[in-house]
Amino acid sequence: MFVRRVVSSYGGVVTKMFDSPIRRSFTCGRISKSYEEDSVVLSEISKSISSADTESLVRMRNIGISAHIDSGKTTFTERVLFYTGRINSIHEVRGRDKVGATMDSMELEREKGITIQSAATYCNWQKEDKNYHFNLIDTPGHIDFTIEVERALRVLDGAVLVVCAVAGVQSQTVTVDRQMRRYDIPRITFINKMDRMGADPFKAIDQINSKLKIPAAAIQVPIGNEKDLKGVVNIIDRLALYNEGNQGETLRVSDIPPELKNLVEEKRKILIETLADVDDEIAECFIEEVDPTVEQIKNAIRRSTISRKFTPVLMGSALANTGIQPVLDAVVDYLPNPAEVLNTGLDISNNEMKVNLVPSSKEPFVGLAFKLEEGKYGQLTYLRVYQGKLKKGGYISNVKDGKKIKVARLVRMHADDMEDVDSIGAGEICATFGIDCASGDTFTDGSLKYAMSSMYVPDAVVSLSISPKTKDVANFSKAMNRFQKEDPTFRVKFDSESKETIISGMGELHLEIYVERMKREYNVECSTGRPQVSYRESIQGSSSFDYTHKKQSGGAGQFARVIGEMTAETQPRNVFETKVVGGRISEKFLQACARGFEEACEKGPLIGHRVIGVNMLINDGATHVVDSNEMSFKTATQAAFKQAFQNSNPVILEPIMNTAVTAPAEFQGSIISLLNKLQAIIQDTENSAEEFTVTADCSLNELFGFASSLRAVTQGKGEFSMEFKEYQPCPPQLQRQLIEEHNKKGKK
Ligand SMILES: Nc1nc2c(ncn2[C@@H]2O[C@H](COP(=O)(O)OP(=O)(O)OP(=O)(O)O)[C@@H](O)[C@H]2O)c(=O)[nH]1
Repeated sequence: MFVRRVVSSYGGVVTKMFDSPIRRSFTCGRISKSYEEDSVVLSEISKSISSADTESLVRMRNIGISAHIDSGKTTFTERVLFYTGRINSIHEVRGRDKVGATMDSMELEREKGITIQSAATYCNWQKEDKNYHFNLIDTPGHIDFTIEVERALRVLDGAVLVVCAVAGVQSQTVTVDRQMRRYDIPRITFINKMDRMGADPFKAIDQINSKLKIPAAAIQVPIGNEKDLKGVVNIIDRLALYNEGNQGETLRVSDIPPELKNLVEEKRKILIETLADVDDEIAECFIEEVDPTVEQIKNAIRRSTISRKFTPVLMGSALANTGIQPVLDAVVDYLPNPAEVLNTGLDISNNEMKVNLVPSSKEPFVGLAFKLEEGKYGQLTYLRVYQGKLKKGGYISNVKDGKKIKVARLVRMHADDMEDVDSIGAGEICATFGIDCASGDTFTDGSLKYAMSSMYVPDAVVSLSISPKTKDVANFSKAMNRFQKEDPTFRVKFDSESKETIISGMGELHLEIYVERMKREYNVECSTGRPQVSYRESIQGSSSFDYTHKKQSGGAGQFARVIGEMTAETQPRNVFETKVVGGRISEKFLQACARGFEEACEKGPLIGHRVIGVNMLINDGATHVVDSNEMSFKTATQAAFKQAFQNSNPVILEPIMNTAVTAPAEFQGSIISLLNKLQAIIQDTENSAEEFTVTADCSLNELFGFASSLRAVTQGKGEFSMEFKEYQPCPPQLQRQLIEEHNKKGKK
């Protein structure tokens, strides 16, 4: 039998028959399908949902707030909570009152003024005498905490994309856009910071169209600008909305100011034209030259937003309390309720058949644990309920191991506060205590064996050695275990050669935050080594191998012979194949060979970093009747791997980062020369009246210390962000140096 095992870069191993499709990281869930197909299935599903369930689902929205760093997500969310009556007063990010925004509840977040963990909350919004329930997740903007965005988007039905009115579409906006596409998330866009000098919402809209390549059009125009921003005109029903009162809590509706009438008509025309490109009904109106009604426009925006063909753009200023309430109306009007999004699972009791989940309380419970957190009262597990009901005191079962667990406590989260509830229905987000699981586990009532796809976990690119300064090893390991469990992008391993604990993650800031949390939350001060790049090892050629492992002198003998080929894979994954005929190596021993291969891939022969892009085929070998055992075959495979790897033109790969630098235009020259010095490849530059942005590909190795060099050449006015792009072979000289250093370390 031909067997092919794929060791994905996420660490999991998938074994499949040779000619059957290989399971990739996403096999189900909500990954880039056409919404038309979904809507047919959804209309069938809706027939089986009771009218009581439907009534509650249509009033529910699960939304995320995502954006580039510092666009104002947390400030925006604070207003949402205030206007919906969830909190009594507004506190600013890094505000003078030193309280900090509600959703940045971690002490470190408040000090640094950045969001580190996504925070969930809920609120109720009244629209046209109907009450809507929002579950809301505020996510971090910094790329180092990108896993928080991934897991939030995995379980949300829609999002508000916040874009800065001055900076427009920034590097992280593009990343967030990609993440939204990965999970098929419809979004409305809010252009924030309209009170700032140089605010230009229409330029930002052009950038959404051109850079994010999603048709976007304004549904509002601003009244006044910069410091004189007073409100917005809703161009669909041609009404002016003024925020009044101390904190903009009163919304006064009035006629359009005469000086804005032309602009409103011009932008309304653009809105209809853009909709005509993505919606049949508006296209028809457009061809027949009839003005669509307000109802028709709103319906078309809803249809095209939910089908991810369009994003309506609203504008305002969170800090100046302007234009927030219309965004809440737009969430109701244009983002889907849970019954309008198709969610699927795999029935593992039935050959992993794809099954549609039905958001009905009558169905057996299915939920996904998407986030774990150490709370005040023990481990908190965030769950999204996809079908059925979760009841306090009831039992649920983890599909992974079938373990039955009692739901002792059920809560709705409000930042770090919580409210106890007795049950949670389909479509909702909640949290429970005392459930031992990993993030991404699926739970059911025990009658079903459905598994939902997990989220995308990016590879770690930076690592450093860490050790506690004191002898408090117990607390050190406790913290390490907890952080690892909570954050799949944070990895810990013990290097047996250097006898050091190595932590790795998404960037320097990511690791710095954990070192700081260790001190604050566990009272363990640590010393750390210099941040190191997480290299990968691979091959560029191929070779055959014939390796015999033999120890037959005295005691129990060992014998294994493996013959085959090593070749390079085109994808950054590792594949192990066997094609042995005549039973020369038994299936049991071949499985031991597979384990040997997996272990060999974990620690590459060149410098001990993970191997990617290698295919190892064993197509022949020999077994000794008495002396062969699993251990011998595992050892033989590892040795053969090492030998073949060295003979296949081995290379060390280094992470290349997509780097974006923004600074006042006067620093353009110095930034470009700084990037040139780092051997960066400039991809794009963009100039506005005051600012200049350059994007470049640069090796991570060169980027250590970039923050201080940038500060030095821009008088502290430059900002940069970077994101992993790909692995590329490092320069031969660096490869030689790394191997030398590694060998020296090994000899010590
Ligand atoms: N002028 C102006 N400043 C704003 C506005 N909204 C937010 N800010 C400021 O922008 C800074 C960043 O705001 P946050 O709300 O923390 O932004 P964020 O997107 O949540 O930040 P991260 O989660 O760390 O990426 C803070 O200093 C806010 O006061 C706005 O509408 N106008």
